[in-house]
Amino acid sequence: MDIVFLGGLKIDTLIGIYDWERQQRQTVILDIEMAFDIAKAADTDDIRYALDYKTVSDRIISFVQASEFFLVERLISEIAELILGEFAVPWVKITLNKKGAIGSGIDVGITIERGVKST
Ligand SMILES: Nc1nc2c(c(=O)[nH]1)N=C([C@H](O)[C@@H](O)CO)CN2
Repeated sequence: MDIVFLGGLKIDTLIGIYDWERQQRQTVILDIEMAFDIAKAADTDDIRYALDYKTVSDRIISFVQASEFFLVERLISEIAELILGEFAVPWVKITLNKKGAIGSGIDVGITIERGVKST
């Protein structure tokens, strides 16, 4: 299966367990890989048969900006469900980096895979 990816997607959101984190938005950085057969889009050169990464990106940005979760586990799981549920994507891999959450320049976060990745 082919992969359509979104890398370095930076989105401001309310996320975290501490009081100060409920008062100010922080930036999360998403790297997303989505399984998708690109054959028909390649053959036709027509966006209607592609997984439009702009459409996916806009949807994720609006969802994450509006969210107010405590844990990155919950946020990343909801993003995976959104992608699998709303787009023709059978498998997704997401890395969420809450950079700086435990100190300047330190990367922390989670990587998950959801769905079925066929060969
Ligand atoms: N596994 C997790 N550990 C921690 C989380 C989290 O969401 N998942 N969150 C925090 C704090 O909100 C942190 O980001 C700020 O110091 C701590 N550990």
